Amino acid sequence: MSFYSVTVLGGGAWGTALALSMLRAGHKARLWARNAEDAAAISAGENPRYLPGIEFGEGIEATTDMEAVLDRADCVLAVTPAQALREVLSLAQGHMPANIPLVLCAKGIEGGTGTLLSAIAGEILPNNPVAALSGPSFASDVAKGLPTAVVVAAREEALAATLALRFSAANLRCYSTDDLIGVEIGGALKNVFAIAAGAITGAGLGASAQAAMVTRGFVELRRVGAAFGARPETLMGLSGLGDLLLTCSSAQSRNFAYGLALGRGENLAGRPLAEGVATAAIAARIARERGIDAPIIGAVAQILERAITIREAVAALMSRPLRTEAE
Ligand SMILES: NC(=O)C1=CN([C@@H]2O[C@H](COP(=O)(O)OP(=O)(O)OC[C@H]3O[C@@H](n4cnc5c(N)ncnc54)[C@H](O)[C@@H]3O)[C@@H](O)[C@H]2O)C=CC1
Ligand SMILES: O=C(CO)COP(=O)(O)O
Repeated sequence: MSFYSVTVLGGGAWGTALALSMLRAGHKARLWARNAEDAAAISAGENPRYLPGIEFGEGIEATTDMEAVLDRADCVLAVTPAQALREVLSLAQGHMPANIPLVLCAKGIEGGTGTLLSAIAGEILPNNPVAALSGPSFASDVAKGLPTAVVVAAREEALAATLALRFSAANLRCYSTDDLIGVEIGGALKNVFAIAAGAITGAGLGASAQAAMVTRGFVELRRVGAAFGARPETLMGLSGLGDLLLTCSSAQSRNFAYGLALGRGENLAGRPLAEGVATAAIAARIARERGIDAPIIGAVAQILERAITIREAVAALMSRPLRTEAE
């Protein structure tokens, strides 16, 4: 594949790992970070704040200058937290080359408004085709060059396929799909269940409860996905089931670790980013407003709001009216 200049917006764990991936795929990688110290460290070959202990060498050109980082970019990856996307794309507005693809790599839904990230991108950068990259991929694994597979989505199938081809490298296998909404929803909602999985472990509720929650959580994920028009087979794929399996089974997931601390009754202040906290609240509201049966999402939101305890949530979930599994 020909040389490509990729700009990453976001100097955290995933932005850095994806920039490295782009280098490995043979592209030029520039990165925008809001923090000058982080930008300097990344340019020098490490990101001690977000990827401690991983030295990746020089190669990523990191800066805090939005105009310079977007100059002559062929493609932009948006890799800040979901709740910061609107702000960061607004900073990019005016500097973004027209018609180049914008690839959303955050996993979330805008709190308060319930707007999907692709819709935010469409509002702020209407002249750039939108894509999304999602799937089971811990930043530290990808940064270390460990193998995984993700999916790249765009409404235009040919764009998704082109980006997947460009982004694939020896350790990153990129599938493609035209189901943009499905990929977005899968990535956003799995975080809510990862918090639940961590909480179950932390509260000592057992491996059986864990598997039951993941299975029934996946039913809710598909229900909410269907309401947004996501295709079931997308949610059965890497951004959905794949990421759910990863983050509901490993304390390497920050969402799982957040739930673990919650379940253990530990202090939650100052913890690393857990996107599922904001997503749980907005997903619970969306489910309520649209009449979607999503009791686990609702329970996670209420636990996070401190409206109920984990034990109360479990008791309420266990005493719901019995029904067939297919309902
Ligand atoms: N870390 C991981 O393993 C993966 C993360 N993701 C997703 O990528 C997104 C970003 O996650 P990470 O990079 O891991 O988070 P992080 O916490 O490691 O880094 C977040 C970065 O965004 C910056 N940031 C935060 N608020 C900002 C704002 N208002 N304006 C500008 N920059 C801001 C921070 O300074 C930091 O550089 C999340 O949606 C996450 O779900 C997706 C796949 C893997
Ligand atoms: O989405 C991820 C891996 O696919 C990362 O999960 P956490 O944000 O929970 O660490």
